[in-house]
Amino acid sequence: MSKQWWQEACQALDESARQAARLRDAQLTKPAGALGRIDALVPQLAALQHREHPRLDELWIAIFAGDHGVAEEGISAYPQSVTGQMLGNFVNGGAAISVLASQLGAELEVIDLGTAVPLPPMPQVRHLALGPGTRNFTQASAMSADTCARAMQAGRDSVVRAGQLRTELFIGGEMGIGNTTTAAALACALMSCAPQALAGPGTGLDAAGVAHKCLVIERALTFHAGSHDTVEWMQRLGGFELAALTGAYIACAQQGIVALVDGFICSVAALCAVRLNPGTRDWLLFAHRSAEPGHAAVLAEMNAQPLLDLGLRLGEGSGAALAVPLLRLACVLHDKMATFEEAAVAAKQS
Ligand SMILES: Cc1cc2ncn([C@H]3O[C@H](COP(=O)(O)O)[C@@H](O)[C@H]3O)c2cc1C
Ligand SMILES: O=C(O)c1cccnc1
Repeated sequence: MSKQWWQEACQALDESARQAARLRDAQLTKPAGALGRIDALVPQLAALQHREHPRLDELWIAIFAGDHGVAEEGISAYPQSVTGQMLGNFVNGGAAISVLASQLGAELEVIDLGTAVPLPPMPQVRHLALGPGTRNFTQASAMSADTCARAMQAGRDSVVRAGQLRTELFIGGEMGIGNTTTAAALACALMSCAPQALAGPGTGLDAAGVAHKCLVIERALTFHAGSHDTVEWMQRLGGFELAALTGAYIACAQQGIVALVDGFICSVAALCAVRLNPGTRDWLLFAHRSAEPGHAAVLAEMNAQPLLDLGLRLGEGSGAALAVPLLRLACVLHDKMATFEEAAVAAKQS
């Protein structure tokens, strides 16, 4: 089979920019390493952006929405109609991510990949309609190979549009009732874990609800048992928005755009991306550890240390948006702090 676009090489990092940023950091008026992990962020961003003084002014947030056939198994605290209804809320400015995007001065793109309840066309939403949601993965493959490829391409297309606006940081968000079940199932398959280790309350299931969710995932894993590659697992378990995010993260790495990964669902998409194209890993920063219990294991699988740990469990890219001020301030400190020489402050002895 010929090479797929997602297997193509990722951009190289600029080690001399990393070194220049490190050298400057060592001259700033603070004890060496005193800003902890903040001190390590700027050299990493410098290597990724190929400049000693990285910038995060131009921000692109893309929300990918899709429904999940597995919702009919009663695995979410909310009805499936919420997915489509939230699309309107995103573009009308009322959703958490809409408020955050506006405050951050970010572009917000909303992509409808296919919802169960038919929606009136919304001019500010990009409707791709890959189908009325995925199929129930306890009984069938969530989607065809062609649909999975189209969803991945939708993610890539968004990154291409972001690149045209000279985006300096890409945030992917997701909306899809039932997608913590999909993400947990996919992570179980990729990491050979039991559902009990990765499934959690999502939007607010009680203990009995989580136990039922684990049984549903177990049934799906039995139905799909066998050895499958990462793309096959994505087709079998879904969902549209996870596949789009996977495509987006790989495209970011191929185009040289830093991606800031949000919560549990986005991190599972990131894991798919890293499995499909290991070079993607360098281009991913992880914003936070969500309250969803499986998130820590997925982060550990990628050796990822998230910036924040606030007990968030929203999705939409909201946790990534909340981490942006921290990253921006790290860049400002690097730009504006005085060196020991400039401030006439004595440097470390010997
Ligand atoms: C009003 C509302 C807004 C949301 N925004 C994101 N999610 C989040 O919750 C869903 C996943 O949880 P589960 O698997 O339990 O259904 C996803 O849509 C996710 O983005 C929301 C959920 C609701 C109800
Ligand atoms: O961590 C997440 O991404 C998450 C958790 C719960 C519900 N929605 C999203």
